[in-house]
Amino acid sequence: MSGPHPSVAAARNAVRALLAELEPARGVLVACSGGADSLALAAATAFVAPRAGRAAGAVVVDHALQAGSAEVAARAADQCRGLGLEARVVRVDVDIALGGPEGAARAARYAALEAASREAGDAVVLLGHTLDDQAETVLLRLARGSGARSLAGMPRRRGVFARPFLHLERARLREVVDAVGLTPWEDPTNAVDGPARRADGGPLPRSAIRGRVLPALTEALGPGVPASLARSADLLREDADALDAFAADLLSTARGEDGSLDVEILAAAPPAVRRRALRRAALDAGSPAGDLAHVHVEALDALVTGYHGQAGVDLPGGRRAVRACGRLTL
Ligand SMILES: Nc1ncnc2c1ncn2[C@@H]1O[C@H](COP(=O)(O)OP(=O)(O)OP(=O)(O)O)[C@@H](O)[C@H]1O
Repeated sequence: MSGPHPSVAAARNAVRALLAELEPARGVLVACSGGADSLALAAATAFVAPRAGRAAGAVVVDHALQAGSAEVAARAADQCRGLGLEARVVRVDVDIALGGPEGAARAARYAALEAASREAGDAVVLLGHTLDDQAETVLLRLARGSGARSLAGMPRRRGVFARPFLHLERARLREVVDAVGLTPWEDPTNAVDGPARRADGGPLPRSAIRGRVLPALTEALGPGVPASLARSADLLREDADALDAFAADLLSTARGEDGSLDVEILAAAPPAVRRRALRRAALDAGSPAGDLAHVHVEALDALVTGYHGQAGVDLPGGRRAVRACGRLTL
């Protein structure tokens, strides 16, 4: 008897490895868009979870932003049910005034998935991100000028979310859905020539990276480019973790009983560690992470190393940093 298709076996092994990391009684929910990657994830999970004694279900989020989205969601849920997963569709209200349609849809989707996890007794939500998604993320962030933490890409696990397919290529997951006989939905917004455009008429950044940049890099440098980019992300994640740990140490050494920071101690630290410590201090003081930008950290750093009597620095969230008597107060 022949075994499963090699890509089906690889997908199952990936899910099996992830389940083995979880607490014994914890269930899982597949976040399924109906696309090839998350349908492959549903298929692998439906096979592996019952054999590993885990409860497994699926959640499809309907963003209700495109005509026909309810049908796409219903179809994805039906395919998950056909695999043996209990599946439900959650319709969300996306406020596109918040961060544009893509960002607002993502925020609404993650909030809905977290709520579904809570309702399922803190189940782990499995996402279908692939090695190619990781490579695209790294390239996008590189092009925007990011630091190590951001170039570290998407983590395998964070909070209730897990990404068991981060080391598998998208092409392999396409083979999985073909082998299992599922019909994935092709999102037109993913196509580089698709209808979704930037304000200046160009393709959306991720679509351009996916449809033009990575294929060109792969043609020029060889087929290993996405895997190399993903490896860079893994290496940078280790670096960023180490730098964050040094920054936390620096902050606790520099902090006095009143919470203010000793400027001399900060100034003696390497810039990469000091800037991380200053960013952490601003977050601790209540500046929201999403609004705290590079310019704010630079301005805080100037209070430490380039002080010439300048006034304080205004930070997001109505906070203000001032320097007085060799101490920084946020
Ligand atoms: N509408 C949705 N409902 C539930 N989960 C979703 C939805 N959209 C995305 N996800 C989850 O997030 C992951 C990554 O989403 P992304 O938008 O990058 O992928 P996609 O292009 O929609 O399709 P695919 O399902 O092929 O990954 C998906 O694999 C899936 O696990």
